[in-house]
Amino acid sequence: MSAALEMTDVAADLGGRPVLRDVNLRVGAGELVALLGPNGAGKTTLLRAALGLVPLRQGRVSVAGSAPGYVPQRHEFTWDFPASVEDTVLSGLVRRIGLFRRPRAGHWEAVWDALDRVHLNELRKRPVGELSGGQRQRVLLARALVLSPPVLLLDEPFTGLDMPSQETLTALFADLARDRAVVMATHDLAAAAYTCDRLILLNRTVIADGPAAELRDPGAWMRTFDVGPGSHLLKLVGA
Ligand SMILES: Nc1ncnc2c1ncn2[C@@H]1O[C@H](COP(=O)(O)OP(=O)(O)OP(=O)(O)O)[C@@H](O)[C@H]1O
Repeated sequence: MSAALEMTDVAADLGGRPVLRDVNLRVGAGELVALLGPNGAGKTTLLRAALGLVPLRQGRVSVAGSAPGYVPQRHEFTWDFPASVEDTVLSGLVRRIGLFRRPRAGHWEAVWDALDRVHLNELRKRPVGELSGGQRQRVLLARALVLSPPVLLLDEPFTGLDMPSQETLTALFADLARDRAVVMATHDLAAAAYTCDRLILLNRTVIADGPAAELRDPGAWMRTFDVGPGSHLLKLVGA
């Protein structure tokens, strides 16, 4: 399998403190992979390292295409400005169009294609501030998809969403992963286990990596989440 995203011996520091060390992973096109770990494990830092936004102290990152598509956590995005859904998605093309240039017909077609993929074309004229959490998450997804990236990185896409919205999203992620690599950081163990081809357990480094059904070693889950043998987590994941 040729990797769409590969990290080799990656170490990264933030604020002078080590956050990631000896991170090795490969994700190929066609794979949907979850990044699991406790608060502060370094999941966001790993995604930001893949985007080239965090300097590496050591190691290498290689990514297919010009840049990964990135879907930030919903609360990191400003929703209370008067932009429509299609304008927000168009902002994903700003590097290609140029900041003060007018978008051309082809740019709008890319926006509407991306909105089609996330089933939001009917809402394209709506102000983003009027959308529900699930719809906002799909706007961010479309915004990442306008450049057709071969690698898509998602940071906690399920937070605060109800079950139907989560199921809409997981079906979309599976569809998007058919021809690209999709990596999502999540705290939703059930959604990850049901929908992802592989789970990567991360706590500053990769502790285990494999299909959910094969991650049965309780020690790996205990080390990742820093819990004891009596933790409910182990029952939940069947370890
Ligand atoms: N800008 C920063 N400067 C210094 N330390 C930082 C900075 N950003 C994050 N950190 C630290 O790096 C560590 C990893 O943070 P990161 O956000 O990558 O974890 P995470 O696994 O995404 O956590 P969460 O599940 O809470 O989102 C934490 O200890 C955090 O305090």
